[in-house]
Amino acid sequence: MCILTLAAGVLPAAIAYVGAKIVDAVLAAISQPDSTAHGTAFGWVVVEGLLVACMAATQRAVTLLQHLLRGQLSQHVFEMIAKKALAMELAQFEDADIYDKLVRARQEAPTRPISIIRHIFALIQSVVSLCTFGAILVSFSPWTVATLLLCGLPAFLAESKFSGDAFLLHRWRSPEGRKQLYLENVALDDDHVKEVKLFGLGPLLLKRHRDIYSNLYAADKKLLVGRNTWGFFLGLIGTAALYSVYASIVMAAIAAQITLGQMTMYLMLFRQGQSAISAGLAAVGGMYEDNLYLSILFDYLRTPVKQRSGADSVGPMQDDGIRFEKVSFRYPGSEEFALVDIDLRIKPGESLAIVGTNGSGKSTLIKLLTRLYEPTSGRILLDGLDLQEWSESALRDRVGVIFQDFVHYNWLVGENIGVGDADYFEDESRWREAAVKGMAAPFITSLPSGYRTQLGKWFRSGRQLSGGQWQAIALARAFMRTRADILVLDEPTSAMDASVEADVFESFRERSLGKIAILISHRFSTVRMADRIIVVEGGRIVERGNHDELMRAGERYARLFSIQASGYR
Ligand SMILES: Nc1ncnc2c1ncn2[C@@H]1O[C@H](COP(=O)(O)OP(=O)(O)OP(=O)(O)O)[C@@H](O)[C@H]1O
Repeated sequence: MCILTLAAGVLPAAIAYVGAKIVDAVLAAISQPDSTAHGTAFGWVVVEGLLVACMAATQRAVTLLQHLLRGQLSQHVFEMIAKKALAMELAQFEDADIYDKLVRARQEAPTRPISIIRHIFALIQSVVSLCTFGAILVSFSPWTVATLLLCGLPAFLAESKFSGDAFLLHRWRSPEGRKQLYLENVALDDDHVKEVKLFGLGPLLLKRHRDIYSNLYAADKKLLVGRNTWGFFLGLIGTAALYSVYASIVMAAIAAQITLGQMTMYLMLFRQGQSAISAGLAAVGGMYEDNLYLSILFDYLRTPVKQRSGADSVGPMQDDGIRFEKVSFRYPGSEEFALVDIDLRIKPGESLAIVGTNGSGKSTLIKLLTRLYEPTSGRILLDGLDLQEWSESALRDRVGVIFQDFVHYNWLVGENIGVGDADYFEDESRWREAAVKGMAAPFITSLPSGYRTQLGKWFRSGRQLSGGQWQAIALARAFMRTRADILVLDEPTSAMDASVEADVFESFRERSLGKIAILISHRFSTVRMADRIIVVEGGRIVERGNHDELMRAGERYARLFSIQASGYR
């Protein structure tokens, strides 16, 4: 690109120079018909033809390289963005500022990086062209060069000012743009379409979208009108300059100070010089916007990521199980504690059920246990080793967890199970084993393509599953990780009917013998089967024991159990 850009910068001047030689050779041939001037004129025409061909080849090659580079660059930038995102902690994703940068960096990744390259090279080409034009024009008159540059100055200043304004405008509109994008997602995304239709949200979404658009449009219009009006009037200065220089060149030709060939060359160079200035200005304007993107991209890439310190893969007290020691936790940016002073021991082979009202902190407990967040104070030990000391992969191998909002991947049924263990993602025999354990096998085998049935709406012939069927898939996913000795189910069975849930939990318990099984459920018929139950309220453990003990105690658990049981009588 560098070599081609330099060539593209120099060639126009060379073509203009040869053009002058042609005119002069033609005039010489007319005045001396018998001389060799015919041959000379013909020779210069051939040279110009070759130069024009070179110019065309250069332009083609630049376009080709830009297209090739565009794909490579956008892939590269996408990977940079993705690697950073994968290294970030969950809490950072929940930080609106960081997430905003991530979304914006991703949005423009396919087009903006190549536009940066294009603008830089366009500017270099304009400067090279101007230097070569200047070098030739200066031999006619240094004033011509000075006029060319000076006439470009007002337009340059105006362009800088308006580009600066555009830059500020972009900054200002970014949160508004994000709101607009969200509305577009809600209105058009297949996940939202049911509610949007049934609640008649369409007109409301469109109105909000239009209101934001009108606001942004007014600001855009003001900027564009200013930019173009000033551009036109300042452009007139350029035209006036062109014709004054034109006049002086014509006068010089009449006075025989320069040849006719030189006259055409100088005029061509001056005109092209003005075009080079316009192209350079456009590049500078574009670079302001590129700069905005770069600042967002680099801000995002510079986001500090906490290095997980742990490298250990075994604890000092094997078979010690899990211990929560005075664990308290507050979500980043939140004033209130979601968990307070949690002390809890879960021994290997034990099944533990966690119950509590909505928002009491049950899922948060699991998020800390799976190290998605770090405790604000206190510590969690696995086999006597602080969770923070465990290596990422060792911990991942030990814990299998399914959250209530597990992901419905638009992949094959088998792959939806396979995600439970990325190392065996495509291992069909593992899918089958896990499906049997998760009690999903019967319905999967009744599907037309069995484990190879495509799910979701994104791809052709994708099938829809019921809520309960999806949950069976999610359960099977939990059983993919055969090495895991801690299995956690955070309400993934709520869409199953009560008898199926009870069966599932019974089988879950049998299959997790010798392992730690943790279950969150609002169904007491299932909860009662656990070896031990804890009741969480306002982020604290308020009761613990097995079903019989808690019923005898007659406190919160007994009360909640009776309320639910009376509903079935
Ligand atoms: N990502 C988050 N950022 C800030 N606060 C959160 C976040 N997730 C949960 N909370 C808050 O933490 C508290 C505990 O939430 P948690 O999800 O643990 O409740 P839960 O007991 O699992 O509830 P449910 O039974 O409804 O699933 C709630 O007050 C909730 O608003």
